[in-house]
Amino acid sequence: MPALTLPLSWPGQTIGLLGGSFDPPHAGHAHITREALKRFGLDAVWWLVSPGNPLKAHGPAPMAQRMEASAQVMQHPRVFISDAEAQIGSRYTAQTLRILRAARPGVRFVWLMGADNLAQFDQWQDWQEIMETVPVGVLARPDARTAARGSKAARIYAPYRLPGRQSQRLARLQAPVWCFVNVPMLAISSTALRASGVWTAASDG
Ligand SMILES: Nc1ncnc2c1ncn2[C@@H]1O[C@H](COP(=O)(O)OP(=O)(O)OP(=O)(O)O)[C@@H](O)[C@H]1O
Ligand SMILES: O=C(O)c1ccc[n+]([C@@H]2O[C@H](COP(=O)([O-])O)[C@@H](O)[C@H]2O)c1
Repeated sequence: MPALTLPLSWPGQTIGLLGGSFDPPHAGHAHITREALKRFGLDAVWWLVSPGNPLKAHGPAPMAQRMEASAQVMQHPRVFISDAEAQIGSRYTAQTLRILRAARPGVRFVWLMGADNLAQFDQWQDWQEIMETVPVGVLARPDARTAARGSKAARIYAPYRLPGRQSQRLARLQAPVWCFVNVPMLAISSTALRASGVWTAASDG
């Protein structure tokens, strides 16, 4: 594989990875990113704009359109929008993490996700490998907290849950470790934005 073009990083840096379809990106993504920086004490967050979620039947809008919109929605000196998964040719988080950790040894990556994704996390490819190799930070999302708390992943990894009040330690701990933070919630979704017609896929993808 040719060398990856990634945002600047250095050993010991704590970087949250927010993978997403971002189809379209919205204020909810920006909100949880700012909360993750604060609550998990992260040095930076990278948005990993997905080539396409393997569990979603319909492909998203073209990568370039979603990358450009993401850069408009999320403007912060410590947040970077990355097409690393397109470069790698990966739609699977476990595979992406393997490659990023090899490419950036010593960086302390944290996988970030909304509570809705924890609820179906056990359907992801090699999800237990993800849990065993990187700390996971979960952010509250409207209507998803109960399902997340009762999920298979939450049950199996219950002994490794870091209390929310200790969230600042997450990035420095050795996996498996995960932390659910009860941040203020924004009821916004890409699904609702697509339905409202404010976002349509460009035809060249
Ligand atoms: N309003 C929100 N609150 C908390 N987490 C969110 C919110 N919106 C998105 N996320 C999280 O951001 C990540 C990327 O989400 P995604 O790009 O799929 O947006 P979405 O609004 O969930 O899209 P869709 O409605 O198409 O499923 C996921 O981990 C998701 O849980
Ligand atoms: O690895 C998997 O099997 C897998 C299954 C479903 C979702 N994901 C990842 O989860 C992230 C959130 O996806 P989405 O579509 O909910 O924004 C994104 O990075 C996806 O690639 C990953």
